[in-house]
Amino acid sequence: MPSTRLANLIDGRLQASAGGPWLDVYEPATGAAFAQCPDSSAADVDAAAKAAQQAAPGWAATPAETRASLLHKLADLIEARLDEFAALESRDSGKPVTLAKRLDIPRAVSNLRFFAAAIMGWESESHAMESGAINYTLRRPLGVVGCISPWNLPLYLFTWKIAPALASGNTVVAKPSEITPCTAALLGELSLEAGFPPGVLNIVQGRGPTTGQAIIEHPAIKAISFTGSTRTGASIAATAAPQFKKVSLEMGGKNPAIVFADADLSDANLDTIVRSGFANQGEICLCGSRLLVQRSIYDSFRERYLAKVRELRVGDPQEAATDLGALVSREHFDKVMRCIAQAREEGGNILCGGAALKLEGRCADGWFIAPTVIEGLANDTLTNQQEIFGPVVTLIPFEDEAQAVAVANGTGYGLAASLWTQDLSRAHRLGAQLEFGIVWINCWLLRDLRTPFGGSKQSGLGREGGAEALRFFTEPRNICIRYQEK
Ligand SMILES: NC(=O)C1=CN([C@@H]2O[C@H](COP(=O)(O)OP(=O)(O)OC[C@H]3O[C@@H](n4cnc5c(N)ncnc54)[C@H](O)[C@@H]3O)[C@@H](O)[C@H]2O)C=CC1
Ligand SMILES: O=C(O)/C=C/C=C(\O)C(=O)O
Repeated sequence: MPSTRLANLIDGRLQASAGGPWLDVYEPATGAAFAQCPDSSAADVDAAAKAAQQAAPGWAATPAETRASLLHKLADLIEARLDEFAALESRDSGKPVTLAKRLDIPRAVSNLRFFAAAIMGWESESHAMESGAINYTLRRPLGVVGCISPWNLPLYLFTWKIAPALASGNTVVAKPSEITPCTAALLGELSLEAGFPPGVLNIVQGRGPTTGQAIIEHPAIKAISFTGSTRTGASIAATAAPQFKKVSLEMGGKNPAIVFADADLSDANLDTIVRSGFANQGEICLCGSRLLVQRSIYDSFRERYLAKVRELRVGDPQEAATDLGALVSREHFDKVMRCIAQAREEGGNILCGGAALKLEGRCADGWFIAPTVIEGLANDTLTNQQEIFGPVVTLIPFEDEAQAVAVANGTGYGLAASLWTQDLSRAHRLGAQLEFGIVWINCWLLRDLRTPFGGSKQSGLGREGGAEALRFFTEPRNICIRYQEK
């Protein structure tokens, strides 16, 4: 049995669950359990919500400067232990440690710093009336809010939620994924060192149907910020609606990457197109899993693209040369393998990959899948409609702009699209026509934290990022003052 047991953070104390069972936490690269986390009960969530409720008036009245400086302090403490956080994130999720060090942990630090700065620069509106009155808007924190994050970018998305919630004066009950609970637990310990008052940040570990559901149902929790699957998002929305809780839902995607014949297909750009499909083993909701290529360059593009995909090194996440690590869990590995089998059944032609990879040595029992590229499937096949969330990309040829837009938009999801063209007019035209919350032109995952982030259709409800997140976590109150008799 693993000896490391993660604690909950409730009311400023690290503590075990009041009776919930322990869950094994696995290292995907080896398939072995290395820690345990509690499957916290409704009683744990209730204790966290009560602590948060008690802390809420004091935290809301705390000057923004103080809230911001605590967030900066937490960011500094994480940054000072960057290597430790990156190693832990990699071990817990299967992602390459180089990626955790370059992307996940620095972004978590940036999230905290960004919202610490954003709250200091945030303005509320005023509206003057010619009749002799002025309105101004107060933005009050909601009180206690719930933040539920997934396993693919564990600390990155956990901080993306708690930072704006805390900055805008809310107290928080947060739950990371039970599949990757470790870095959030370490952040919890550092939040005590940073000096957050008891009850302001509570972290309750556990599974979705137990701990997560108790958070959604708790009457003291006024809003839920969630990232994860569309199915879970729908269930959260259904539970929250009759209680009139605010929800922000960031869910799945089936994103198109569209390559026109006039694109600048430099080596660097081709690398980005490959990365957009396979970064983090394809386990990013923004990954371009449908690669649409204009017919006139299809054959030559396919050869260059496949050559690059074949060069990707799947290996031990601890090794610096590894491009793709292990899939996050046995269950997810099985799901992605089933999707590949389904693509074959649908008549897909596997151009590369298409199989699990057996590594040697310490990773012999890990959950690795070769980067897989498939062609020959119509856009309305299950393979091209369902989110796979793994290292699997399909190639789809198109004739012209109209067809590219129709195929790109022909999905129930609406999260992100990327577009490769040197025609500026086309870029603007398609930017307006593509039904996605984010459209990247000649780039992918280029993030400015001030921009609205999120999707439409089955990809999401609401937007995160910048002022959108601060608006979500606050309630506007209009004050109208008449200063002149009519
Ligand atoms: N960002 C994204 O778009 C993500 C998409 N996915 C997709 O979802 C599929 C399934 O992955 P899962 O881990 O099962 O995702 P999930 O949506 O079940 O899990 C995400 C988070 O929600 C929590 N959760 C689950 N059920 C809940 C409930 N009833 N109430 C409250 N919280 C709940 C989980 O514990 C976790 O913290 C993946 O194969 C992938 O396709 C998964 C993770 C992230
Ligand atoms: O905010 C970002 O930069 C990325 C967010 C990614 C997700 O929400 C995801 O993969 O689930």
